[in-house]
Amino acid sequence: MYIQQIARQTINRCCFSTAAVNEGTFLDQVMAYFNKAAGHTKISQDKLDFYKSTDIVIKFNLPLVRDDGTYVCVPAYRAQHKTYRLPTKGGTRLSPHINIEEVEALSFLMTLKNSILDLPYGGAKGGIGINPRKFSKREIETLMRRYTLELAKKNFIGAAIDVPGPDLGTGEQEMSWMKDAYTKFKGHQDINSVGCVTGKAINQGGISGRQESTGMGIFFATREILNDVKYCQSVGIESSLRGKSIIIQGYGNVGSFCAKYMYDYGAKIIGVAEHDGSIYNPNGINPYELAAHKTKTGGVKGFVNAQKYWEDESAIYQQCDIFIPAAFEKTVNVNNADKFNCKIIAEGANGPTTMAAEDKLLAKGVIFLPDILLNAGGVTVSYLEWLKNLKHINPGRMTRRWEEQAKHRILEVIKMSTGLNINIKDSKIAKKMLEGPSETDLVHTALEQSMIEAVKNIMATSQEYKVNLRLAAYISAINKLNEHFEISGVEA
Ligand SMILES: NC(=O)C1=CN([C@@H]2O[C@H](COP(=O)(O)OP(=O)(O)OC[C@H]3O[C@@H](n4cnc5c(N)ncnc54)[C@H](OP(=O)(O)O)[C@@H]3O)[C@@H](O)[C@H]2O)C=CC1
Ligand SMILES: O=C(O)CCC(=O)C(=O)O
Repeated sequence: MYIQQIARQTINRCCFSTAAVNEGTFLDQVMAYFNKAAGHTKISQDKLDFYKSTDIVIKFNLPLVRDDGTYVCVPAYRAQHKTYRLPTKGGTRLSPHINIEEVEALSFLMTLKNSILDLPYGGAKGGIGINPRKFSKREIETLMRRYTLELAKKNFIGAAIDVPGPDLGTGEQEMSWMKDAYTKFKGHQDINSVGCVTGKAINQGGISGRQESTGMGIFFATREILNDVKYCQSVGIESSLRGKSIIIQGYGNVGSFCAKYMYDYGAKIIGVAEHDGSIYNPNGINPYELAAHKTKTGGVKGFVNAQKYWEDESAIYQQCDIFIPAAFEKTVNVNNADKFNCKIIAEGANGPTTMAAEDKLLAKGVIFLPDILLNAGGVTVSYLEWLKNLKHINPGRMTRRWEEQAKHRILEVIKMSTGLNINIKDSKIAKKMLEGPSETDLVHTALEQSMIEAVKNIMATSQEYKVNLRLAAYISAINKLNEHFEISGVEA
């Protein structure tokens, strides 16, 4: 068929940055974490090798006529790491650094992440090899539509096959173009065609709450871990997220929402690094003002409420309680590990820490909150969006009015039996109490519950195996994969 399956051995091994060359590729890093964690389980090597391997990865080229009339050929990728649960699920990125090994590594992380959150998906990841800042809106739309068409022709996309979501460099607009291209191509044959991607705009079948979900999930998970007083004592950090100073790298979707929720809760954002430099203010940066500044100017440079501005990433090395990498992989690597001055690294990005850097920082007592747990809120809400699309109805639409009426009836019974005269009209709290849940209410509370449960499970695994949270997250995911295949078998 059209599918071009590429053996890993033939891959041109390309690294993300020179800083990371000595440490192998991103895929090598993910494998290394997996192997280290697997060493704590009793699973045989042959099975582990199977769990590690990528089922399918494709690369193809997208032709584009640029706005100036020149022709270019843009590389595009999709990896489906494990197809044991269908559909496969994971983001779509626009990045000049993307290559086969990167999408393999990221799809591997998705298998583990989906497993930790008990989402019924195998892992996938893909994208297009461009720097979106150097392409016009028309050019990006053309590429997104052609990418979708090529995936559809190869049977690589669909609500039951593989469901891309947003990732680095993509958001509601790109996901909406993908949905539109797919439904125009296949909608007449596929009643669930709108569920072919998640992260769409709400008027295109998206769900309220997906946009903020990854940042919000990082907030919920970090808050829960830091509320565990016993855990914090055992690793030598002060409990509670309130009052903690925070530095963030990457003020895009993940970084900016995470900053807002942490700030609203009482943490202090003191530094932010972006593509155009980094800013610092020990007295605190208002994340809402910074988001408005970035929307207006495209970066952090010129933000008036900063005490310091550097042309490079210097802010990320300043002293703080929590550093949140929320841009790309290998931010914390063996070459710069010694420069970090934080107590906790809360991984918003996928794969931001290399193993050699982690070893150095663990020796100094730095605590890592691992990516596959922390940033899983995005795919969790994507799951809710996918369910909404399959059900063809907004969450709460059938029940909201009924719930409101039921609450009013209960209130009437309370009033009658107690003689209490509760005046609902004048009380905001009472009015809210009697409302049925909106879609946003349902999504936010489902996300909070999912993140709390995932944190509890990983904390319990960490205690059981006497390992740190990263190893616990990997062990938990590996054990779940193993339990699945023990029952299902692996052959056709
Ligand atoms: N979106 C999601 O739902 C999820 C994302 N993730 C991960 O989170 C990370 C960020 O993704 P997301 O927020 O969606 O991506 P975005 O593209 O929305 O944000 C990335 C941000 O990083 C900025 N950036 C670019 N270069 C640098 C640099 N050298 N230093 C600092 N910042 C820089 C970008 O600036 P500019 O745009 O101006 O180039 C952008 O603001 C990725 O690792 C992704 O895989 C993980 C789970 C889910
Ligand atoms: O929602 C999705 O499917 C994308 C999630 C993702 O790419 C990630 O968690 O890294």
